[in-house]
Amino acid sequence: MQLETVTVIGGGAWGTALAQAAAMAGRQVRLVVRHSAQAEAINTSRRNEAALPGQALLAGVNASAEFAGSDIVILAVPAQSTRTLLSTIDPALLAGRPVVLSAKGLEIGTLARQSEILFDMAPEAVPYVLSGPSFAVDVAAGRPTAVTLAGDDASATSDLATALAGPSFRPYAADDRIGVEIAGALKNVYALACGAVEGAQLGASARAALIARGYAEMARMVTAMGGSAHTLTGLAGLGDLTLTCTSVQSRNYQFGIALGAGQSTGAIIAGGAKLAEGVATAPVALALARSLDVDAPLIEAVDAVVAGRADIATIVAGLMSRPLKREH
Ligand SMILES: NC(=O)C1=CN([C@@H]2O[C@H](COP(=O)(O)OP(=O)(O)OC[C@H]3O[C@@H](n4cnc5c(N)ncnc54)[C@H](OP(=O)(O)O)[C@@H]3O)[C@@H](O)[C@H]2O)C=CC1
Ligand SMILES: O=C(CO)COP(=O)(O)O
Repeated sequence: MQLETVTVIGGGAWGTALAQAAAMAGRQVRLVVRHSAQAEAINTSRRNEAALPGQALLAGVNASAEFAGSDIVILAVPAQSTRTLLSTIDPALLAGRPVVLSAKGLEIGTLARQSEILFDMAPEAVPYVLSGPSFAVDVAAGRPTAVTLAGDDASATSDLATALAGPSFRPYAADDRIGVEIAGALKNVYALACGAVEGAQLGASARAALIARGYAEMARMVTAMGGSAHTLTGLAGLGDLTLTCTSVQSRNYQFGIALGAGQSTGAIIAGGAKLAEGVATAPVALALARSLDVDAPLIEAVDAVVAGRADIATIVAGLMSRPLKREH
């Protein structure tokens, strides 16, 4: 299959970074943004200043407000916008094409993973999931980054990974779409929790415990959903959990710090917080855990804090007084 041209839909930080990565890989890239004035500004200045301030874009990236189809399509809008975005695209333009899902979240209302949304809206598209430890600023600047690219056909996934790989962007091919999608969505929920630990000054030991117990909870969720816990040993699991749960660069971690400092979700959002996917995903993950009968005390705790039903001190006391149990 021809894998020369790439369309990235989503003019935010991640869409712009992935467009840049694909251009570094030698592909001809169209970056689809919402407004034509935005596209013109990007093409003239060779920057997407609102999304990635100061980052020059390679000549291979051209912005447009129109989607016209290409060999590879990458979706990079927030998880809650994917369905709306797809409703504006003729599914015939995606039929038989690799469509790479790069948003990290579960859909409110339907509890759907990104590839389930794609299946609803464009059933003949070929789904791939890209996830892993990768801040947009690092990818766009050409700093070394490795991610997981999961698809159903091993050979086609390897070909796609090769088409997107560049000197500083290294996709590892994998086959567990479910595991990768759940890992990407849940790490944002645990990043909120770890940020809250920092904001409430509960200490580095508590944060490390949260990461380890979050990993265990994630494994229960992935297994219950039909994915493989083994996937979590890789970039999309351990890799992204480590990055997002320890770095103040993470928007989810930053949001968590504000929660831990006692601010409400409404106040943080009203204060202009950047996108933190874990806020929308926490209640969805909780509903999913309950529907699957998975024990998920950390997701439950984050949901309660995000929704303003409990303060951090009460949550910590509750978690620490759970009955003692065997670790595995
Ligand atoms: N930033 C990062 O480092 C990484 C992000 N991701 C994931 O990528 C996804 C997107 O994040 P990111 O790019 O950082 O977020 P941003 O907030 O930077 O950008 C989101 C972009 O999506 C656009 N958008 C929203 N809804 C629609 C729609 N219906 N149609 C067209 N465009 C739309 C927004 O346009 P407008 O501004 O006009 O609303 C905006 O340009 C998230 O799921 C995130 O978890 C994954 C890895 C790394
Ligand atoms: O997913 C990311 C890095 O892998 C980005 O994390 P944040 O959305 O929390 O900034």
